[in-house]
Amino acid sequence: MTSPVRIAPSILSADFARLGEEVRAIDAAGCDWIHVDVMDGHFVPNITIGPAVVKALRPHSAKPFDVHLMISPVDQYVQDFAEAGADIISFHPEAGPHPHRTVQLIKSLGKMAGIVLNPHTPAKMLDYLIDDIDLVLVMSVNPGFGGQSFISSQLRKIEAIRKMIDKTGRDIRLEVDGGITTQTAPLAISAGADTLVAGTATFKGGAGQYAANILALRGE
Ligand SMILES: O=C(CO)[C@H](O)[C@H](O)COP(=O)(O)O
Ligand SMILES: [Fe+2]
Repeated sequence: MTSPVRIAPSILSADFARLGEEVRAIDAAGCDWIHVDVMDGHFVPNITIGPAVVKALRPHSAKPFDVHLMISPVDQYVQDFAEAGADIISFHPEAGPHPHRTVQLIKSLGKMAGIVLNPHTPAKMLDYLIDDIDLVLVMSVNPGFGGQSFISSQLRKIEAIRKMIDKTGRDIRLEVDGGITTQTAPLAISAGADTLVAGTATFKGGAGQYAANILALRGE
């Protein structure tokens, strides 16, 4: 039996004036992880939130906080996010000179470590990291904003990474982020994704729709 796909709503599409309430609503609606997009206005052309907000949101859900760091440099903030309550900390290898050291830092804090690949970043980037990480996050949009369209060339990359992961024999999550809809979710799953980030598609229609939106993304 294949395991059900995990859904990680990106709170980038939530109502920022009511973030705690929104986190409780997606938790109650049956999401698996809470995806938190951290942007610095430097590595990506948008600014969002920092560790203080992660800390404030932490009591609102017991589900894993999946923190996607779009910041450079990254190392000096890892401990702050770990202490704020992140469970999974993912970063872009382009954000610093020593990605393997960043993986070691995240793991030393007892957190799951993820590598994020931008649309132009090849799967090969993972060659000497894959044995030490817990998650690969494939960006199916250029990072920085929600509500963009899925870049279908990433499907080939998801397929290639699925093969790399299976070859390791380790339990590494393959997550896809950006432009996930009820049309693109099945494509990403068929290519080998096991976890889908969905901002726009989860939060559309207001809180009364979140459970139905999540079920639809799972293909149920
Ligand atoms: O990392 C991100 C953007 O950089 C977001 O997680 C992503 O864009 C999700 O938003 P949507 O589902 O609306 O595409
Ligand atoms: Fe993200």
